[in-house]
This record gives sequence, C-alpha cells and structure tokens, in this order.
Amino acid sequence: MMTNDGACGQRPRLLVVANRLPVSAKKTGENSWSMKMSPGGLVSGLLGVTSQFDTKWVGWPGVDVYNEVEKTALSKSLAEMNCIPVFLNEVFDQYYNGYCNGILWPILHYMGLPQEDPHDTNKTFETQYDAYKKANRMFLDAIVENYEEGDIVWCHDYHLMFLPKYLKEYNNNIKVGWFLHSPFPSSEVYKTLPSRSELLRSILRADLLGFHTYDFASHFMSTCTRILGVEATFEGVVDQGRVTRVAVFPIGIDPDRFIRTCKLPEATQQINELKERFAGIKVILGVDRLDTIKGIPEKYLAFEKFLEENPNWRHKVVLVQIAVPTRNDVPEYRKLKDQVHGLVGRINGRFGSVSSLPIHHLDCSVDFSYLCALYAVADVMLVTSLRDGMNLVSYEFVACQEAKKGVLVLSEFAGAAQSLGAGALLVNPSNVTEVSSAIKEALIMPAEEREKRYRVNFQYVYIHSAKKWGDDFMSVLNDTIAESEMQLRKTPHELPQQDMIQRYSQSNNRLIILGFNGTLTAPMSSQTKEMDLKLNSELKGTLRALCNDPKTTVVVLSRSGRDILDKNFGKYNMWLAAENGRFLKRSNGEWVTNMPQNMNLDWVDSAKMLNSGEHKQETCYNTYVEDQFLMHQLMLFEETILLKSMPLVRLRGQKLVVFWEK
Ligand SMILES: O=P(O)(O)OC[C@H]1O[C@H](O[C@H]2O[C@H](CO)[C@@H](O)[C@H](O)[C@H]2O)[C@H](O)[C@@H](O)[C@@H]1O
Ligand SMILES: O=c1ccn([C@@H]2O[C@H](COP(=O)(O)OP(=O)(O)O)[C@@H](O)[C@H]2O)c(=O)[nH]1
Repeated sequence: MMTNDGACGQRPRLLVVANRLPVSAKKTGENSWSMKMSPGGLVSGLLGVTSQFDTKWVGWPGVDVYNEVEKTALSKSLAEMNCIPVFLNEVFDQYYNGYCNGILWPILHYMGLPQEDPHDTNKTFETQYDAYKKANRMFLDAIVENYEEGDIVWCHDYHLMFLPKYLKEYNNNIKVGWFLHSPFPSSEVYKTLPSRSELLRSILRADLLGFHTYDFASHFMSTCTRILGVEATFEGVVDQGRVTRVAVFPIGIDPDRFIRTCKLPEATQQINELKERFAGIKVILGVDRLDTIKGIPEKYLAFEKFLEENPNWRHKVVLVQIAVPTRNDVPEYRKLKDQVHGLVGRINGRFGSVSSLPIHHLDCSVDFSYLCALYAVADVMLVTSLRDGMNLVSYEFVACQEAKKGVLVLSEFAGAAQSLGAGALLVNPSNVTEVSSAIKEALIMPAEEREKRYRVNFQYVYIHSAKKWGDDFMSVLNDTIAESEMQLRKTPHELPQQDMIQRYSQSNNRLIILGFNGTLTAPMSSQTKEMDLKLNSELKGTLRALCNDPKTTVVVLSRSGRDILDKNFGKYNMWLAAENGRFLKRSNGEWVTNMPQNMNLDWVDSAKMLNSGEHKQETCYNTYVEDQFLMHQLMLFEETILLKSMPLVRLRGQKLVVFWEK
C-alpha cells in the first residue's frame, strides 16, 4: 500500500464515494463506451466542488458489465476521468430498486414503510437488505483496492449507510465522512424501519455526519437517542464516550457555471427562440425527476385550479414541466408516470385549444444549455416537492434570472425553503388552493418586489456555493479528526462490566450517580413533554433494592427540574440533583442550592462568541454545571473514601458514575 501524507506539495487524496459516478456509461460498440453526466442534484452538487484535494470518485457506472475484458476497458476509460467503477451487476436490482429506493427512500421522505409483496418470495425485505449489505461491501472492496494511507473517504447518501462501519472495521484510522442528501425524518417515522438500529450504528462509526438542514440533523440525533439510548450533545452523538460529530452543511451549486452558460451563443439563441415561441405568454417552469417526492400531481392539480378560477389567464400562461425519467424499475415510479400523464391529458383537454396547450409535459432530460435557457426565460419557477433534501433546481433558477427576475414558488418541505425562503413564495404543496393563489401572486407581482426577492436569493445562492459546501465539510472533518485524536487520551474508558461487578460485590461503600432522561425514563415519543417524563416501571424494583442497600448511595443527577424529580423519586431513599446539579437534596429532605458561590462564569462570554445559537450555549452551560456538580460531589466523598484507589466510570448518555470502596 502506498502512503500519502500530503508532503512535498502533494495534494491530499479524497475518495468521494456515492452510488452513482458523476458520469454514466453506455455501450456503443465492442469495448467502446460513451459517457453522459449522471442525473440528480447529488452529482451536480459534487461537480461544483472544486477542491484542494486530489479527488477520485468511486461509484456505480450506470451499466451492468459481466465480461472481464469489457470491465477492464470501461475501468480504463473511467480512470481517465478519475472514476473508479463498482460493478454491482446481479445485486443492483435488489439493492438499488429494492432496498434503497423501495424502502429507505420512502421512509426518509415520510411516505412510510411500503408493504412487502407476499407473492414475490425472491424479493423480500430480507433479501433486499442482504443485497444492500453486499453492495456496500462491494463499495468497500473498490475503496480498499485503491486506498492509500492518509486518504479521506467521503461517503454519500442513504445508499451507503453500512460503509462507515465497514471502513472502520477494515482500518480504524481511515478518516470517514458521511453526508445525507435526503431529509432525515422524525423518529416516529424512522423507527418503523426493520433494520433501524443496525443502520444507525453503522453510520455512527463515521467521524463526521453531515445534513442539509438543522431539522434533519436534529431528527437524526433525537432518533439516535430514542432508538439507541445514546446521548445527543451540541457536538453530535455520544456513545460510550465516543463522539460522532453531527453538523449542518447546506449544499449549493456552482453559480458561475450557470451565469456563464446563459451568456454563451448557444444558450442566447435558445433563449431568443423560447421568447419568440412564448411571446405574450407567461412561462411557469417545473424541473424535477419524475419522483413520487416531487409533488408533480399536486402541481398539476394546483395549476388546474388556477386555470379554473382565473379564466382571464387561460391561453396567457403555460406550465412547462421537464419530468426527468428516473428509477423506472421501481413500481411506484411507473404508477406515477401513468398518473401524471392522465392529469396532463385531462387539464390540456379542459383548458387547451387547437393553438395552445396549458401544460407542456416532457418525459425526458434536456441538455445543460437548454436547461439554462429555460431557467432564464421562466417567469415563475414552481417547486412543489412533498419532501426534498435540498432541491438544487431552485438554486439554478435563481442563478439564471439576472435579466428576468422571476418568482420562485417553493414548497416549504424542500430543504431549500430554509435557505431561499426569504425571497421565495413558500407554499404547502398539498394545499392546492394555496399553491393556486401563489401562482397568481407570482404572476402579478410588481417588478420592484420581484427585484427585491431576487436580490436576496441571488446573494444566498452566490455565497453558499457547492465549493463552499465541500470546503466546509472537509474543514470540519479535519478538525474533528484532530480533536478526536487529542480526545482519545481524555475520553473515559468503556464500563469494564466484569470488573465492575466483581468490585461491586466486594465493596462496602459505593456511590452510583445516575442520569434520568434517557437513563431511567420509560420509552418516550417525540411528543413526550419534559413534565411527562416518567421512571421506567421495569427499573423500579432494582432501583429500590439499590437505594435500600446500606452500602450504596444513589444519586439521580438530571437536567430536569426539582418538581419532576420529586414526583418520580420522592419515595426512594436516595439523593436528588436537579437542573444538572444546581439543586440538591435527600429525597425526603429540603432542596438546597448547590451552585458554588465563587463559580467562574467567564466561559459564558466565550460561548456567546461562538455565535452558534442558543442551543449550543445552553448545552455548554448544562455540561459545565453538571461537571462542576460531579467534581463537587466527588470531593465531598473524598472525605470519607479514598478517591485515588477507585475506578471511576462516567458514561455520557447513560450518565452513570460508579465508584466504590471496600
Ligand atoms: O441517482 P438517482 O437514483 O437517479 O437519483 C438522483 C439523486 O436523487 C437524490 O438527490 C438528492 O440530492 C440533492 C443534492 O444534495 C438534493 O438537492 C435533493 O433534494 C435530493 O433528492 C438522491 O439523494 C441522490 O443520491 C441521487 O443521486
Ligand atoms: O434535464 C435535466 C433536468 C435537471 N437536471 C439536473 O438535476 C438536478 C436535480 O437536482 P435536485 O437537487 O433539484 O433534485 P434531485 O433530482 O437530486 O432529487 C439539478 O442539478 C438539475 O440541473 C439535469 O441534469 N437534467
């Protein structure tokens, strides 16, 4: 294996691993292949990342190739584009159409777990899951074959949730980042997935996990807490002292590429032709893969309502919809195609004439220049995704609108709503009345307001480019790895269970400090309120026995308030520490404040300087107070027992501190 430490001016190597390579191959003859850019925002986003790294891509080349001679020929052509193919061949169908797009995709987009086909015993959840794991192993094999020491491996998306675990099992020192391009749903939805825990544990092996929005990241963290019982902090997910950093990196585009293309002669001519073709008519544009999440039927129903209610607009507005074919072998996508064709027929039949049709629906992709031309001439861009990770089409439209300053009507359920919401008209795509009104508002919006909204969005799109996204991710990944190398020396060890049991039974004086929320609580749902936190009834017996044991002192240390602890633990013979140790009492005594008088609060200002939101400050504060409390308690105990000879285990997440003395 070669080594690469970035010395001698060499750029460090980055392996970008995604299901699709940025180019898809098509056989054109014996041992000859043509290449086409692969569809979808992941590829266009990643292509915008011009990095400081020597980048190699690892992914599926878009075709099945079984013959070894052909595999070699295609690999050679791809190598010229820095691409390394993973030939998925026989596992592809069950992995990609089955597990990825038939199961994970609907779960991640709130569409729920589909029903298993009882008649097809060759394609069950289990066989698809097996294929998924096998495919992830095939990605691993391709990486291992090409890995050089010091390489960073950046895994992308829900197709590769096992890869972080496989990579770390192969070599725990590999630097692994993982980014999710789709939404991450609420735990209530995610928990219906049969393999929920295994998948979470696998991605948690990465050093850094990235999401498009705060909502997705926080859903992910609370899902980990609820399903795995681990702790979520401002840094990420903490399990047995090991931190997996979780952070937000909203993807962007390469805006200059769009701006430049709009000015090239080819696009200029296309723009002029389109303007002529639609003279006197307003153009509403839709550009989506024909995917169940994109809300295309909802878009058509809203447009139908608009035409129904605004007869004066008939023949004066067209909706041009580019419906890029996608995932044709997944049954749901085939059904969708029939459904939208039915709607187009109905609406064009109702409101069309011999010379004009209200909907121009195209079942194809268009080339880049023509796409830019369409973006440039559109008066309104209509994005009605029911859920969408980001939706780069919205960004691309904004980048091409320098001349027109059209209006973006954007679903509030697209990740882009969080970044372009200020300049867009946000809509709930399922509310046809609302979307129909937004269409009208967009069409009649005064130029001054359009200009203002365009400026806000253009500035965002320009600054938050794909390059920035990639650079930010890499910089946090590097910091995370450096921090965790330092942290390794400080991190508490895992609980040595056998040793602990032995020492426990031998000791005569024990202190056990337990957390409450997530440690002793009954199973919670996303709706559980702080006030409703309850002691898990299964633990009551054990807890009572511990508390009644004269050799053991039990403390419950919680961020919860005094009343909640009183309600749950008032009848147990123990100590209670509320608000992370601010208040302390024996369960049958009075609360006293435990905050040291001379506590140094200088750190609060520096936390403010971090400018990272209230949540982070609050968590810093809680952790700090809690640590102060623990130190304080341990010092008190030092008076009666010999601290130095005592094993101390602090498990963040399970918040268990145990120490004992013979
Ligand atoms: O590869 P396909 O199955 O043909 O699907 C295309 C891509 O679709 C999804 O894209 C997502 O990524 C975009 C960029 O981050 C984001 O803007 C969009 O909202 C997402 O839907 C999928 O996540 C990719 O893996 C696919 O390549
Ligand atoms: O004919 C087309 C229409 C669209 N796109 C690209 O497909 C991507 C769609 O990305 P988005 O994030 O909007 O959604 P996704 O398809 O990834 O879910 C955008 O970069 C478009 O430029 C394309 O390559 N050809």
